[in-house]
Amino acid sequence: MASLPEVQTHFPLRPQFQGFMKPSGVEGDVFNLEIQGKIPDDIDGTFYRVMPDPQFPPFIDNDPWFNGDGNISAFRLKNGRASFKQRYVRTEKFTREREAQRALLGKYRNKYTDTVEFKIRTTANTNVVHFNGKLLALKEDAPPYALDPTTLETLGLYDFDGQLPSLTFTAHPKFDPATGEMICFGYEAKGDGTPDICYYRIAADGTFLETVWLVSPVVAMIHDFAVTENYVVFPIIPQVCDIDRLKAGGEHWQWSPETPFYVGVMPRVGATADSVKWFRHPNSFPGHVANAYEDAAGNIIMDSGLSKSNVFFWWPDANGNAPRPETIHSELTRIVLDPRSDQLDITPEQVSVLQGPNSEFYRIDDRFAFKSHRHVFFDAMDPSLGTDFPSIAPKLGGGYPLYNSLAHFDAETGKTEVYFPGRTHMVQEPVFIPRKGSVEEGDGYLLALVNNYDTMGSELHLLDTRNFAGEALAKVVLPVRLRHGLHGNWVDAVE
Ligand SMILES: C=Cc1ccc(O)c(OC)c1
Ligand SMILES: [Fe+2]
Repeated sequence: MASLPEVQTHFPLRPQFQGFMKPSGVEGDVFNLEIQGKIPDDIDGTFYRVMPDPQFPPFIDNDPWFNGDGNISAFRLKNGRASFKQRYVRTEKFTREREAQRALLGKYRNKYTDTVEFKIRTTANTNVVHFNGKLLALKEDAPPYALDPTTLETLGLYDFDGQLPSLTFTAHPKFDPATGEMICFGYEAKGDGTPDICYYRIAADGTFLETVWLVSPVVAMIHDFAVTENYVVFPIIPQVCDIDRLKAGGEHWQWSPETPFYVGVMPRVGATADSVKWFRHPNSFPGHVANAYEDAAGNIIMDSGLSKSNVFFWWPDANGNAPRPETIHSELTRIVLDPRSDQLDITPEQVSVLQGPNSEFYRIDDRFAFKSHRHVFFDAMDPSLGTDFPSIAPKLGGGYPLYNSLAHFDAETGKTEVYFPGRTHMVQEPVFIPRKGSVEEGDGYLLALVNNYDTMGSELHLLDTRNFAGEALAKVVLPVRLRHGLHGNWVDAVE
């Protein structure tokens, strides 16, 4: 156990703690937010999202953005009005550090660098989902924390009443729109450095339906995954973990240029340890999944981000090499896999770029999850749109990807429409809200948090998908700055 280093009273002079990324520590409520424009009356629900927001300055050097305490925002939209609530998840880390009035936890996912022994060291900072009447705050290194959806009060670490077999739980569970079933996995599921993957399905009422243990070809990050009607797909990021490096106080992850991009394919129901097939593609970085489905020929179609270089540039390779952040380019890419084939090397013919510009944080109309989808909504970066880079550059802070627009890709027409929020703005992950009474895929609204570097405040922009590239229907102006965050979801009031 590391000895207690000196207390830090200010955040380090590093880009990930400066400018828009300066931690805020804000919790609170705003009962009536300023609205420019009009929120349609058929919108009635809550947008939940989470950001890493360190409560105390870290004592370790160059702590990455991903290690901050999970702070959850809830935007309640109803009767054309908007209110806001924000609370930290009361993790064991958060609570014990608040008591001690200082950082106690060391490096990202390295318990050997902590100053005290934690039972659970998660920050719960990556996603927030609604399941069986609870909000679950998720990070892939631990079980969920459960929260009250109305008050955001932390109920506690949640092991599904003792049913959870895995030490870890993905930040990207998938929901079957027909049954409400939650499909999940954990990797490093038997502890740090273990190759074990635990796959599990949970009925909408919280009952575990099935658990399958399998072994990964490499101990590496499995961040997002894909589900179709009959299969699950595990894309493995070539960021590898080594227990001896952890014990020596090193990083959890190291980029491995020798490691292929593995894609595991397994039956969704009734699999055993040896049902999984590990397909391989040359070294690359799989990003977030938009959706996957099976076509008429029985092939799996998976649409997700794919980058040639290491998107997590703050975890370089063994020689310290990482791409410059400005050079990282992720494309919306379609991979076609035949689950019946034993030809495990993915050929170039199986991979096609749907949408070339640098993009990420893909979302669909979730009512069409696991089925053939037509519409994909996402964050995109197009420098030619007119962003005033010279004026905002000193305020951006660092360590997070920059996207200056929201985009809509139509897989039927192959066309993309773009919404540009403004010359001093960057966007965060959007959510799709269906229009009440409409069953047409993609008919509704897109809602996203937007960083305004002129005001150094946050805004919500609400778009009508029938007029995507036009003016926003409404801009909700927050009196606070919300750091760049990860994921969120829309929960309709009827749920
Ligand atoms: C975006 C991916 C991602 C992957 C792992 C993490 O621990 C994380 O923390 C915020 C984020
Ligand atoms: Fe993610």
